Amino acid sequence: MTEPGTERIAVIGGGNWGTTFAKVVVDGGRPVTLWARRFEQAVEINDAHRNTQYLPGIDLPLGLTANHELEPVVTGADVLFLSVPAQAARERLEEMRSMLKEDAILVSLMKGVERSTGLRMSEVIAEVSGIPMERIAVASGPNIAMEIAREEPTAIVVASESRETADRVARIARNSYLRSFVNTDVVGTEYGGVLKNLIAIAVGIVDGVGYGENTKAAVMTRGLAEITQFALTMGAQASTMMGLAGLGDLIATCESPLSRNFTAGRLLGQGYVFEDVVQQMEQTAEGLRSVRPVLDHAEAQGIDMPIARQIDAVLHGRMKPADLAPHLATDDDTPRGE
Ligand SMILES: NC(=O)c1ccc[n+]([C@@H]2O[C@H](COP(=O)([O-])OP(=O)(O)OC[C@H]3O[C@@H](n4cnc5c(N)ncnc54)[C@H](O)[C@@H]3O)[C@@H](O)[C@H]2O)c1
Ligand SMILES: O=P(O)(O)OC[C@H](O)CO
Repeated sequence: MTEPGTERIAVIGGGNWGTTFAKVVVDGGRPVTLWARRFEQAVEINDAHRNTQYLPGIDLPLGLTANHELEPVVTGADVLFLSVPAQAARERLEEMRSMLKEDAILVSLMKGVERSTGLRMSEVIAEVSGIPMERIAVASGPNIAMEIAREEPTAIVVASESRETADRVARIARNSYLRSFVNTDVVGTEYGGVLKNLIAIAVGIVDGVGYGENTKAAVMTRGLAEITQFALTMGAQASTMMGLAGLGDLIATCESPLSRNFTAGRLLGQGYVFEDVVQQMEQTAEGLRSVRPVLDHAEAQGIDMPIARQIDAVLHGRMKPADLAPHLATDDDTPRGE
């Protein structure tokens, strides 16, 4: 295993988050090679130190170089951060598998679940790469990419079943504007990032309909209760859901007009149908594809997720967006505790 502090670092995915995250690592003092899907994008990053499509106006550091070919980026890399849409992760990992160093560490930056299997990204990584869970990590938290690219301070949580791996990754993923915390609750850290996207869609829907702050606060608060119950049943720790990866990210995503999940929800609330929303979104809104697999898990575990169910109904045209919030009050008229 390469000495800590000397690892070769790669980021797979040159979108909004992959590029920002690569900048974070370089600004922390470590060079990064980034795999960008398009040739022109790699050229722009190398020559102009910009990624105009995803980070307009942001100057990228010189220590960030890009390549549109996967092999030179993956081969020899000690720590690889994955930041492609969750539905594309399996295919990219299959391509990467034979190129990976024997002792490579893989870190998911993604906040979706695989729709066809319901698996979390760390589970997909383990299944496809064969890498043991002790060398897999996930990183999550209130991390709106554009704010971080502007070097506005925030924090991230790195989780791995191995505390040593989490520490090692956290030392790479930090700088003067990003503070890293660690834990060993992979399930909670990963589900925090996935589930807050669903609530951000719901908050976006009620915002798009025109409801005000009370309604949004009610959806966020009941949403937190709902996703916490789900995550705990799936094996998460309560403290994780109350931390940066749970509550912290929920607040950031539900409140930010930069959030793609919130934006997708707002478009639904304004009356656009699912297909139109997908077409209008130029970047990945993971929550749209995670609702169904989360509900499948919930149904299998006997967990009621009224907000997630209503998002699913809006997405499939079974419920008017304006009815989402009122249903919070009318679904069940038996007085009960929060
Ligand atoms: N943007 C953020 O603020 C942010 C923050 C934290 C986590 N994330 C998570 O990071 C992941 C990536 O999001 P993003 O914001 O970078 O998305 P994005 O839409 O900005 O970029 C996605 C990137 O993946 C590439 N891509 C698309 N389809 C692909 C495929 N089939 N194979 C390989 N590459 C493909 C695109 O070319 C693009 O470079 C998501 O899971 C998201 O939830 C995003
Ligand atoms: O733009 P969103 O909705 O994908 O959210 C981005 C990050 O997950 C916020 O932490």
